[in-house]
Amino acid sequence: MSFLHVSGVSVLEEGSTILKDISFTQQELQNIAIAGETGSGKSTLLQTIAGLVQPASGQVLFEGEKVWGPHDVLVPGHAGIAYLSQQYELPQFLRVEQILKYANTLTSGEAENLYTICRIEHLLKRRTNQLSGGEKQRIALARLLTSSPRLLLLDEPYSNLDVVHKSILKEVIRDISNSLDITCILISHDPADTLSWAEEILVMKGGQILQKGNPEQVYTQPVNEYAAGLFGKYNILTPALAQAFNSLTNSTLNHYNLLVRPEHIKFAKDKSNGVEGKVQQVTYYGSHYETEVTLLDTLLTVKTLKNGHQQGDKVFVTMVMP
Ligand SMILES: Nc1ncnc2c1ncn2[C@@H]1O[C@H](COP(=O)(O)OP(=O)(O)OP(=O)(O)O)[C@@H](O)[C@H]1O
Repeated sequence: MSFLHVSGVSVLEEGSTILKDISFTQQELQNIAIAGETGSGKSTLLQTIAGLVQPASGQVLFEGEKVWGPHDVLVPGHAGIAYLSQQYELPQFLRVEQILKYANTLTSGEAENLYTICRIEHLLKRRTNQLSGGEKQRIALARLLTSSPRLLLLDEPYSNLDVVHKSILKEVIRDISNSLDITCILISHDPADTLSWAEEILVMKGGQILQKGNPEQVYTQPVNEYAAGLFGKYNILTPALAQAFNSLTNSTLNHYNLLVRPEHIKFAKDKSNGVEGKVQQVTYYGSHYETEVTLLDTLLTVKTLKNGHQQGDKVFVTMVMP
C-alpha cells in the first residue's frame, strides 16, 4: 500500500480544466517537489490532495483511505494532512503562545520539541504584530504541526523570504521529516530548493504532469525546453553540432541530450578534440563564469570555474556526457 496514491485526478473550475488526469504515488518519508510555471496547477493539486478542492474525477488515497472532497463532508480537509498555504494568516495582536495553545493537542514535552524544531522557542511571548514574515511563517507551520499530521503540503514556503530566513526554514523542513517523521510535498519555483531536497520531482504544465523523475533525470534529461528552463540555463544543439560532438566524443546523442546544460560543454585544447568557435562574451557570476561561444552558426553557453578567454578569441569546444 502506498502512503499517498493520487489516481486520475481531474479538477474543473468554472467550466475550465485546471487539473487533468494526474496520477502519482508517494512512499512514506519520500520528499516530492512540484515545479511548474505560474498557473500550471501546482496549488490546486496540493489543495485537492488535502481535501480542500473537489476532484471532478479520480481519487486521492491517503494511507489506503479515500480523501473526501469539500462537497462530500461538512468540514473540508483531512486530519492527517496539513496544508501550509501561500496566504497563511495568524490572528492579529495575540501572543504566539496563546495561538499555539488553542491549537495544541500535544504533551508539553512534545510541544517544546516542536517549537525547538520550528526555531520559535524565543518568540513565544511576542505578539503577532512584532514578528518578521519568516517568523510568522514558522509559527503558522508550528500551529499546523500541533495537530500531528503525517503528510505536510508546503505551497511555495520560500517565496518572499530573505536568504537568512530561507536557510532557517530549509533546516526546519529537514528536521520535520527527520525528527517528527512527517512526509512532505513542496512547491518551489527555485531549482536550488527542489533539486537539492527532493527524491522525486513532478514537472507540471497546463494542469498535467509533463515529467516525473529524480532530480538528476529532470535536470540532465528534460523532456522539452519548458522542462529544461525550469531548472536553469540550457543550450540547444543543432543536428550539425550534435553530429560534430558525437564524432569527437564517440557517443550517440539521443533527442534528450540535445538540450545540454552549460556545465556539460567544455573548452578543448585543439581541433583534434573540439569544434572551432569564437567567444562572443564572458560574464562573471561570482561562483562561475559563463562564456558565450558561436560555433557552426549556433550560440552556446559554456560554464567554467575559471576564465581564460576574452571576446573575439578563437576557441575549441566539446561536450561531456552528463
Ligand atoms: N477556484 C478557481 N476558479 C477558477 N479558476 C481557478 C480556480 N482556482 C485556480 N484556478 C485557475 O487554475 C489555474 C491553476 O491555478 P493554480 O493556483 O493551481 O496554479 P499554480 O501553478 O499554483 O500557480 P502559482 O505558481 O502562480 O501559484 C490558474 O489558471 C488559475 O487561475
